Amino acid sequence: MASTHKCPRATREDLREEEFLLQREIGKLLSKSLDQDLVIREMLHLLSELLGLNRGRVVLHDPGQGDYCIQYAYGLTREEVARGRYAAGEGVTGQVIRTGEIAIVQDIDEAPGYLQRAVGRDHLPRETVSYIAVPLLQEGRIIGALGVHRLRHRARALADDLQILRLVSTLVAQTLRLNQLVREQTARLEQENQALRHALERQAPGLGVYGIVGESAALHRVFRHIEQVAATNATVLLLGESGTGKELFARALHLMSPRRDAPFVKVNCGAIPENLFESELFGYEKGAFTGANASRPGRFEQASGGTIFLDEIGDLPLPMQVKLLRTLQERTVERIGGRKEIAIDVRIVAATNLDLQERIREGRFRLDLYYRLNVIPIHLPALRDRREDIPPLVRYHLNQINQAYQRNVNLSPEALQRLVDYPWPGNIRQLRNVLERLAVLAEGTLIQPAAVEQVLGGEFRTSVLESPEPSRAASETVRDYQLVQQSDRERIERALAQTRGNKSRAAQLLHMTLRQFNYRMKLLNM
Ligand SMILES: Nc1ncnc2c1ncn2[C@@H]1O[C@H](COP(=O)(O)OP(=O)(O)OP(=O)(O)O)[C@@H](O)[C@H]1O
Repeated sequence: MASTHKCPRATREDLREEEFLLQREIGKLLSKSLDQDLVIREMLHLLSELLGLNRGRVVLHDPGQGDYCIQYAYGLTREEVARGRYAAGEGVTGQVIRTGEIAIVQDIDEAPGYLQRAVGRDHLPRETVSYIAVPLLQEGRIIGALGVHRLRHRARALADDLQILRLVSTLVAQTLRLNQLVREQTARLEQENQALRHALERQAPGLGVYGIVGESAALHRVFRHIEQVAATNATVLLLGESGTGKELFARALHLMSPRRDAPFVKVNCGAIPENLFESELFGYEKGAFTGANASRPGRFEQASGGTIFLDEIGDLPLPMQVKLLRTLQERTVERIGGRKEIAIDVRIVAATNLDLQERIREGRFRLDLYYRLNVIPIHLPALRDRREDIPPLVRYHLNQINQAYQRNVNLSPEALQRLVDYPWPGNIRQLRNVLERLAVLAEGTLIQPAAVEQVLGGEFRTSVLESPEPSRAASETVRDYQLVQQSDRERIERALAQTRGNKSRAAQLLHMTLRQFNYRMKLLNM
């Protein structure tokens, strides 16, 4: 026979089931969220809904007031929560916080220590109401208490409720601790982040920030000029020999401009075959020509909102110059096979290493296009005209090369001097190639002048400085410097000679894998 105090078998299983359900729900809750407000409130809710442990409250230290207050509650009104303040040792909750011992008040009407402060008696059921408070512990330290109301005469055994409350109090304390750690770590990272940002901002308007290295007044002048025009939409024409950093400055200009978050699109006007130029730049509609299976936007449209960099503009074929001029004048493009004009919002930056005025005299460049492009011309000085930039450039590039090749080579002061004295017809690109060769070929870690001379001896040698027409000679020398690399056989032979027959190093020198290198040799019957 079942009595009011002993529960029947089926009911006991139901009670166990409720407990399991509570544990499963809390487990799900913890795996879903780290948000302590949500997790703790929901735990108090589950205690009430599933186990009848009602009006749960989490009492924690209030750093503002110095005592303890209810910080999370379920089933309490706002006023009741506000009334729930206790000094350590005050009332039942205060005692739990002082001693760290669990308190069980069997009947709140009979316990003189129970304050009835937060919830008045008339808001509770008429039956005998118990109050249980368990301490919240973090690494042995008492940080607060978890308290609940419970009807004294009910099916669930008090011991079972106590066990559940111990478990939930551990989880509450753990959730609070985790949140505190995350807050501390986030604050530390934010602080570090801010310190780094400040350090970056304090750096002189940094050439280095854009990968531009140099200390010469000439380079600083160019940089300041770029900075000045970056905020505007004016077309910029970058002029200078090959390898002087035109592309680097074009990218810096884009990054300094309000368009920095939109695309930077580079078009190498010298490398696109004439018959593809129009579709590449202006795009095409589906069916515009055989093979146009889908519409495609051109480079101008791709650069929308950003910057288009027209590199090697001097090499643009004349018919294309006309089309480009129209786009620049009208600020619209028309896709091949398209019927409508598409307005474009792009910043134009063009560059060339050719003497455009000479090309105009020769009838190879249109004067009207020149005027459109030459709004803000910026000249990049040749490396031989700013030799003081050579040592920092060597440091910067050698450092990068060492990292890329996993080497640790350096130059002796005399070796560096040889590099400073060299005329550098191929400018910084050539300097970088020479440094790469030196690093790959180096026997020890300190490169000596003899090694520099050997590598420079293999470079194309025309003394630009001896030429009666420096600017023209400079650009021609540059072209020769590029031509030297054309023949594969010659390059392979030279690389092998330089590495004294070491194929792996020769392949490295030519940026090839050993397999590619061997394959080329085989093709050339070498
Ligand atoms: N001031 C600089 N500081 C560091 N590296 C530089 C600097 N100027 C150029 N370089 C490096 O030199 C190489 C050539 O630069 P870039 O391609 O910008 O030259 P360019 O003038 O556009 O050449 P080209 O006319 O042949 O296209 C790149 O590797 C670039 O990073």
